[in-house]
Amino acid sequence: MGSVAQPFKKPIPYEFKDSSLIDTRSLIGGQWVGAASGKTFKLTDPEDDGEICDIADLDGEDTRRAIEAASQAFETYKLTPHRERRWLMRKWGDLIKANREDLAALNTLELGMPYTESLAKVQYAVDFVDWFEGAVERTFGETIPAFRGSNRILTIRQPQGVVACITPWNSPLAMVTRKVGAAIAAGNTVVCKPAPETPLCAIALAKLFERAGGPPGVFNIVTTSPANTPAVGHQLCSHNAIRHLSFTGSTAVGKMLNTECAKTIKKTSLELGGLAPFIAFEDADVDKAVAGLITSKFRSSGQTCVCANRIYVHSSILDKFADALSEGVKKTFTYGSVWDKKVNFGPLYAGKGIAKVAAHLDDSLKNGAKVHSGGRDDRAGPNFFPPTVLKGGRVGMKFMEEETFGPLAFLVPFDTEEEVIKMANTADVGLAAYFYTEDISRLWRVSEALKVGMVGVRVGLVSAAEAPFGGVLESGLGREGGIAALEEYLDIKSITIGL
Ligand SMILES: NC(=O)c1ccc[n+]([C@@H]2O[C@H](COP(=O)([O-])OP(=O)(O)OC[C@H]3O[C@@H](n4cnc5c(N)ncnc54)[C@H](O)[C@@H]3O)[C@@H](O)[C@H]2O)c1
Ligand SMILES: N[C@@H](CC=O)C(=O)O
Repeated sequence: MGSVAQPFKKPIPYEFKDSSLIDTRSLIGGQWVGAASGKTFKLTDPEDDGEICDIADLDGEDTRRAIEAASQAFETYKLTPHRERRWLMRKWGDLIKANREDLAALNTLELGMPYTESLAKVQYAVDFVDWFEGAVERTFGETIPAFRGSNRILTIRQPQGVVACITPWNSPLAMVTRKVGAAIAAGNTVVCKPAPETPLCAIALAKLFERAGGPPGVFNIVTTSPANTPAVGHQLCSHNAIRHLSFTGSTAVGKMLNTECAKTIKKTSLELGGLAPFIAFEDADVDKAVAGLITSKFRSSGQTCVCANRIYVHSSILDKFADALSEGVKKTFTYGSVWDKKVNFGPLYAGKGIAKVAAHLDDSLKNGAKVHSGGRDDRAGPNFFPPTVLKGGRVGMKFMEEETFGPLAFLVPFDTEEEVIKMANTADVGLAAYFYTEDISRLWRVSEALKVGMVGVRVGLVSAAEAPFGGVLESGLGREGGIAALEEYLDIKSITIGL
């Protein structure tokens, strides 16, 4: 990638093929607008903390306008034939694919993710659009035998109205397509509030949606700073026209928004935090288990809600496992500029990520854990933390109770299946879990026993557009993707007909 003419305040080593995808404004009712107050906030690059650009800082009042535009658009959009919505999804998906490099560059710029990994994220994002395209025409109703012989009962599925989509910084493309795509495919209109850290990807996706022929007001974007976020959130949770809030983010914020939405009885889909257990049983194929753990633990530098957090390794294979993991990490990852195509491990998202990782590391070391490989090293940038393997993890340490959201692999020994299931199931959250065994009976037993929404058996990646994604307990409510992808965004209406 050569040096370039710059659309941003800081130079980046990438030349956009279509710089009209870049915008710093919000989208309300088909108009690209700034905040009515004229305010903006600064967007910074997590790789070096450099300033990228100023983004429109919308407030509660601007958000109300976006909700009203979406509400008005719903009145006509809800009548769009299913096949037309299918074509819209197809066109949007095709445009995302055609602009994959620019979208990957935006993902790299605002998230600090290596460019090669960002390309894979564009694919993951468009997988949802493709999946919803296939689902649009299959939102069937049923006919139901009635107790009263003279009646006939049938059901239809109808869009709900305006859906608020609040997305996190750690997945700026796929979390938008997973929520907005499903809601719109089902016939709803949307107000999307991307994370203040990563608005450019959401904006570019909305531009492509417009180009695909998406009608004005169907997909609205409200960009906002952390300071204005509570006011925007309040408007999204309290306005009567919003009938569904779809949120991905932390459990603490999810609980708060859910409480606020209860006052106007909104449906909520909540994809919240995890604390994923990863179990390597004594009969595991160690090489495969290590490869799976590297994927699960270190994907996005450890910053996903489904990353392994509590890694239980049978005592009989612990030393071999730790050595193989350290060796695997060394062979797998290359560090350097996130724009270098050979680099596949990037920085953490800024200061708050580093602080949490450092706190978990210090707490474990103070309580007897030992670094097996890696450890603090900021030579590749102020927000860089290398993949680190630790032995001696145990109950009571911070990482056993809260997500590290970073690349620390704490290995915790165990001796029996019963003991490890009990430890895995002690958390208040239950999103994903992974385990490795070669025993078919154990495969079923353990899959059924784990209190989570998603289990990976002999795989380190469970995220896919075709698989239902979501958690149990305090990891959230509802499922995204999968066969019932659009169900989440449709209401069932029964119609009883007397003959
Ligand atoms: N289950 C999932 O699918 C999933 C996916 C990604 C991230 N996460 C979780 O998200 C967390 C990391 O993201 P984060 O720190 O940005 O989470 P966060 O909850 O602080 O932020 C998520 C989103 O909520 C918004 N937000 C925050 N306060 C709000 C308020 N008062 N009103 C309205 N919106 C508000 C943020 O601006 C952002 O858009 C981790 O705990 C991770 O596990 C979960
Ligand atoms: N983006 C992640 C989820 C949360 O971080 C995924 O879909 O796997």
